[in-house]
Amino acid sequence: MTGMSTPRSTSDPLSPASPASLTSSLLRARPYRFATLAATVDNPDPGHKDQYGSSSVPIYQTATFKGMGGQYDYSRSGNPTRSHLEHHIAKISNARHAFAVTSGMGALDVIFRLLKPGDEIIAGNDLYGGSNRLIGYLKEHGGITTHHVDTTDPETLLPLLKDESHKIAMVLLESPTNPLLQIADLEEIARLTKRYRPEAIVVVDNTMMSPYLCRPLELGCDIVYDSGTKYLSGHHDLMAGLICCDRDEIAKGIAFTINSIGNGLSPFDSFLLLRGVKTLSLRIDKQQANTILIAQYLDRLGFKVNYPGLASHRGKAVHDRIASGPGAVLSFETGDVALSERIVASTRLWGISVSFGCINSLISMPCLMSHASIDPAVRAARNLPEDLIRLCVGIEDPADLIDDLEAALLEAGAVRTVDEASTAARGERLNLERIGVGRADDLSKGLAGLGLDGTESAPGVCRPKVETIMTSAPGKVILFGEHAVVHGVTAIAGAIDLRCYCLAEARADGLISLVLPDMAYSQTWDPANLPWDKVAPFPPPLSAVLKSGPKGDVVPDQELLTLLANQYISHEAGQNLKAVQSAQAFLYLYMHVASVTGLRPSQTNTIRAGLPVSAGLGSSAAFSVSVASALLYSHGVLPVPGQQSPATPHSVESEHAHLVNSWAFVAEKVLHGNPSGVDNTVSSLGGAIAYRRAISGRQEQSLKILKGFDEVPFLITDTKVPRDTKTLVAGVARRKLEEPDTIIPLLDSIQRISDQAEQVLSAAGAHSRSEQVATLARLVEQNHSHLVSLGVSHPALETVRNKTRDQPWGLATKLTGAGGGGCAVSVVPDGFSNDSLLSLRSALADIGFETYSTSVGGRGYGVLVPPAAGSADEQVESAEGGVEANAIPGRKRFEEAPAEDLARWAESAGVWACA
Ligand SMILES: Nc1ncnc2c1ncn2[C@@H]1O[C@H](COP(=O)(O)OP(=O)(O)OP(=O)(O)O)[C@@H](O)[C@H]1O
Ligand SMILES: C[C@@](O)(CCO)CC(=O)[O-]
Repeated sequence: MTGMSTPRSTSDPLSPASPASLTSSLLRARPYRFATLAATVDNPDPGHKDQYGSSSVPIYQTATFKGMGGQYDYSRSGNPTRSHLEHHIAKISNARHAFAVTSGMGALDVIFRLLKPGDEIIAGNDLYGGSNRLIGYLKEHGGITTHHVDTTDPETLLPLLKDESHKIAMVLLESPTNPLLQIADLEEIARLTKRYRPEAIVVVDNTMMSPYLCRPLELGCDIVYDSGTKYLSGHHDLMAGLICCDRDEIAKGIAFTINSIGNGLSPFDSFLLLRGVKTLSLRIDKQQANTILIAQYLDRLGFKVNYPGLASHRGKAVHDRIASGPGAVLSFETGDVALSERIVASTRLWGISVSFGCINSLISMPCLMSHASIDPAVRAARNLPEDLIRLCVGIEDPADLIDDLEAALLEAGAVRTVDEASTAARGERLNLERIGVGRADDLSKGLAGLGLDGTESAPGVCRPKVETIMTSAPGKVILFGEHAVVHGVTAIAGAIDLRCYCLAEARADGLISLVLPDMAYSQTWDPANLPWDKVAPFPPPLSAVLKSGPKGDVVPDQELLTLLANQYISHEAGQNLKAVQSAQAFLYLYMHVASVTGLRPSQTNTIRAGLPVSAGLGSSAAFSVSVASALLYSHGVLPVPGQQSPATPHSVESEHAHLVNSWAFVAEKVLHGNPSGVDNTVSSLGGAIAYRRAISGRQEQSLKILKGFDEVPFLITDTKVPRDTKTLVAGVARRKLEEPDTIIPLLDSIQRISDQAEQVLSAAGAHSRSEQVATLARLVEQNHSHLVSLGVSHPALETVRNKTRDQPWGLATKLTGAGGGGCAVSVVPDGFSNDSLLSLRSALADIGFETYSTSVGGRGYGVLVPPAAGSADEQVESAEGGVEANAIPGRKRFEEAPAEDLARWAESAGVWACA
């Protein structure tokens, strides 16, 4: 169906009339301006009257039309709602014909079908990724080749236009280009094409501008198409493509294809688009005004901003001639891919999304998203910077948009505040300066600008040995021997399938960041300013420390820890002590690993717990192990599985797990004061262990791997009563000093319990299954009563014990971990039905407790194996929508996922190699 632009009804200004009617006739003769045209929908058939006088175009939701010889018969060929839309689009585009199809790419496909095998296209080299993909398909399946040229210079088309051996049948243009916002002189290119190739069709993708800002048919082009998904509809609630042209023979070909393949826009989407387009000029005016402010803001900060609204833009003069405004899309470069990723991930108001033209502001990295389908080598050849960030600005308050962007720039380490106090006190926008960065291969130059070039104040500042690494570590359940283990008694513990995750990402600005979303904490340090002179050197040889880690008897330096807490870790209002302790543990570990490797990798570490924190399930150990392992990978101490070794292993070497464990113990000591080491050991190594700590002059450390643990199911109940392991451990130690006659016999008795448990769990086959479980249940009861005597139970834990012991369940339960609240563990015997388990869990939930039915004895620390370069995993499948949305490795998603979804998210992220 062809939409025709209709002449507006005008009175004849030359007919005799009174002076008053003459004036009014002249006024009526004036053509409507764009906003009026867009807001006013006329009937394509001026003689037709809606039977009810409907003010808005009805949705003719019908596939067929009754009767013969009527205007419509089948909606594939034509539909009244679509006709209204097409007529309206033709009117606002000043075109003779308009067609509405199901997407912008659908529009291009219809246009390409005007070509024949052997035809050649000239196209820009900064073309939308989806168009490029279709061009690739045409080449392979249609024998149609494309020559990419720099369309910012019309002269570059001349050799092809003049050379008769090329069968140039189409010139495909975008202006401004997406995403570099380069300007093609549509008028001049159309003129040159007509001169040398009058038969060739000049096609323009006008999506960035819309007919409000640019009407390429008026500039001599032959076909213009728009993705109606963007500005024309404006709300990202439909997909559509619009094609406009003046030439009848072209219109005929287009109408034929649409009717043949049936991709005309549906009645409902036509209605929605017609509704959206009425506010086109209103929206673009606001979006453009916002964009100008944001472009100026980024420009002032020193970023390379691509936007034809800036005076410095190379193509501004041409753009101002062919269009009536710079539009609402800009892109800017940061100098570093990882930095750009962090900026994108750190925004809140700006939605990470492909596409543009919506009333809401969007942010994206074209090389990871809309242009990911273009081969990286081709992207490089076409000068598409990998670090490019595209902003598609919406109608929000510009101050909010700039605030959010500014927060992201600060968080990502792209800018820093200068004289913060005085500007903040005056209530002004923060005084910022850009942190000088180089491209990845230019890091030392960028750091030199900061005085961080590795030769002056910060020796060893470097890029991490691996760009992005994700590690994880499990929590644990202690079955027997908690607290007693601190005093040299054996503890029996196993890894559970709830884990903590650490994402370490390289930065190029020389800084280090710690982000703890669970504690609403984040902070960035310049390593040059950390108190390196206070880090006591490890006793030589350092090669031994590199190989085996610090010795177990290393005691953290309290003076350094206090200094870090007081002078380097921010204690802003609302920031809790736990976060400060975690930051202390992180910095302490970072500085000590650095003191051995001599490196100070610039990175952001984001840590999330998928297990309850401070509940007795070893969250601090899981935190310590995931951080220690991430640091060992980013310092290059540990080889990344799958990179150094050709195969993709699903496990890490046990030697590596032991090395991680010895470093994690350092962090665990920072968090816990005097931990036994059982938690970090089981978290690092996984499985189930009987562990006895070393006590100088009295006993060596002993570590036995227990088999048979994983066969016994356990129920864990979290009372949600907050407690603190450090305080509870210190309390037992104090009582041991004050009341040795009471406490020491209790510890001895717990040792006997652990010995029996170890025997039952290690001598597989020596005990029948029911004997094994019955013994464990008895020992659980005994151990718990000793823990009560040690003073570490809590009324909520006793409630759990009583409830689980009640009939019909009859389970043996004890506190696990440090007690004082937190979790209890119950032994679930064979034959305990699933229904019983469910009813018990719901009874516990009724009194406010959370339960986990977990397997025990599972995997130890793990590392997400990075996809091999060029592997299928690494390739992003499509250009717009779908899979590519996952291409941002997802610090934002990682930060924001609910804790209970983290495990599923991590498992779906790829292959994990685990201890
Ligand atoms: N996701 C996390 N983000 C930041 N810090 C964490 C996280 N998980 C654990 N921690 C640190 O570990 C501390 C929790 O240690 P705590 O010993 O109190 O609990 P737990 O290790 O879960 O219990 P237990 O030692 O009895 O098994 C927190 O206070 C915090 O400092
Ligand atoms: C209470 C304790 O025994 C276990 C905490 O999970 C402390 C420790 O072993 O470090």
